[in-house]
Amino acid sequence: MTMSTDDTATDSSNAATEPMETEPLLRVQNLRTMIRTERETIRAVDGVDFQVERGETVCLVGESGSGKSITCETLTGIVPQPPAEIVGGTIEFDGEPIHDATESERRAIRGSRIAHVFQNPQSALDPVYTVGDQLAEAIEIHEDVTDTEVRTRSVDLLQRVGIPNAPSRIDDYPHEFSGGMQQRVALAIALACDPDLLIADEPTTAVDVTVQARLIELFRELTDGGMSLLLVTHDLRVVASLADRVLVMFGGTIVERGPVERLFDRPAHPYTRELMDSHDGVSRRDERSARGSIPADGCRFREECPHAIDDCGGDGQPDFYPVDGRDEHRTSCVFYAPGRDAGTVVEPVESTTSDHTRPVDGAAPGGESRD
Ligand SMILES: Nc1ncnc2c1ncn2[C@@H]1O[C@H](COP(=O)(O)OP(=O)(O)OP(=O)(O)O)[C@@H](O)[C@H]1O
Ligand code: NI
Repeated sequence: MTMSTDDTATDSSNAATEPMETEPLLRVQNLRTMIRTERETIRAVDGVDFQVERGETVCLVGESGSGKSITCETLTGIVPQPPAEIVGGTIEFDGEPIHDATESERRAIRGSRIAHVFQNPQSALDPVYTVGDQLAEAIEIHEDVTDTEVRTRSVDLLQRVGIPNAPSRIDDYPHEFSGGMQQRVALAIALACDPDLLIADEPTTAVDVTVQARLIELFRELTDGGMSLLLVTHDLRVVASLADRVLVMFGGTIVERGPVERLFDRPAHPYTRELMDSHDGVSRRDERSARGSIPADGCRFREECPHAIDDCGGDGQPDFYPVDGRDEHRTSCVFYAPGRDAGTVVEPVESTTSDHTRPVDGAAPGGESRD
C-alpha cells in the first residue's frame, strides 16, 4: 500500500535480518487520543493509521487544530496526560511494539532512536544548561568521544542548522536565542543522537528563506543517509521539496494519503482540494474558531463540504478508496467508493497546481529528487 523503498531493503546481506529490513520503520494503527477540557471532549486524534519506511519522508499537513502535533506527541508519548488521554492504537517501531512501553523505556528510545523536535521549542531546552552542555549530553549518550571531539561536533551541528557564530554561541544559554533559533538549537540537539526517525513539528515556520533552504538541504542529506522523517508543516512548498508521501489531516482523521506528486497533481478529497487552493493555509486557520465545531463522527469535513450527502455521516470516517484505481493514493471520501462518480467532487474546482505547491528550490518533488 505504501511507496516502495526497495533500495534499502535489498542492501541487506544477512538473510536472517531480511524480514526485519522490509518492515516499515514506524507503523501506527488506529491511534486515538482524546483531550478532555471542562467544556468538552475533543477527539484530537481519531483512528489514525500510517507508516514510515526507512529513509522515507512523510509530511503531515492540514489546518490548525487538525491534530498533527497531538499525533506526533502521542507517538513519542509526550502528550500531556491530562488533559489528553491516549485511548487506543498500536505503535510499532522497528518491528517492536512501543505503545505499551514504560516512561523510562520511551525516554530511552527518544534519546537514541527517535528524536522529536516540538512545535514549541522552549519545552525541549533546559534553561539552566548552556546549549553546548545539552549538545554534549546528547552526543555522549550515543558515543564515547573526547571532549574536543564533542565540541567540534557540537559546533558543526549548530552550523548545520543555521546558527551564525556557532563557535561562540555554543556557550550561550537557551534564553539568549530568539524563538526561531531555539527551535533550531533543539533540532541540533535532536540530531546529536543520530536518530533513525526524526519527528519535526513545523521546523521551517519561523525562519527566513535562507535558513529554510538550508534546513531543506539538511533534511535531504539526512534522509539520503537513511534517516526517516515525519515532518509537520503548513508550507506546501516545503512539502513539494521534501516529501515522498503526504498525509492530509482534518478533524483528527487522515482524509487522504499518497505519493507527493499524486497529491499535488490529483488532490481527491474535497478538503485536500480546498487546502491546495488556499494560499498558504493561513486564511482557513483564522476562520476555524468562528465556524464552530467539527462533527465527531462520519466525515469530519461534511459540514463544510460543498458535495456532502447523507452517506457522509455514520459512525466511523468513510473507508479509504483508491483514487484513479491506484492503491498507493487513497482518500476517505464516499464519492470514491466503487460505483460512485468521483467526478462530482473533482469538477467544480479548477486547476490546483499553483505557485505555492512548487518546491522551494525549484527541484522536482521529493520522490524524484532524492535519487
Ligand atoms: N492542551 C490542550 N488543551 C485543550 N485542547 C488542546 C490542547 N492541545 C491541543 N488541543 C486541541 O487538540 C486539537 C488538536 O491540536 P493539535 O495541536 O494537534 O493541532 P495541530 O494540527 O498541530 O495545529 P497547529 O497547526 O496549529 O499546530 C485541537 O482541537 C486543539 O485545540
Ligand atoms: Ni501543531
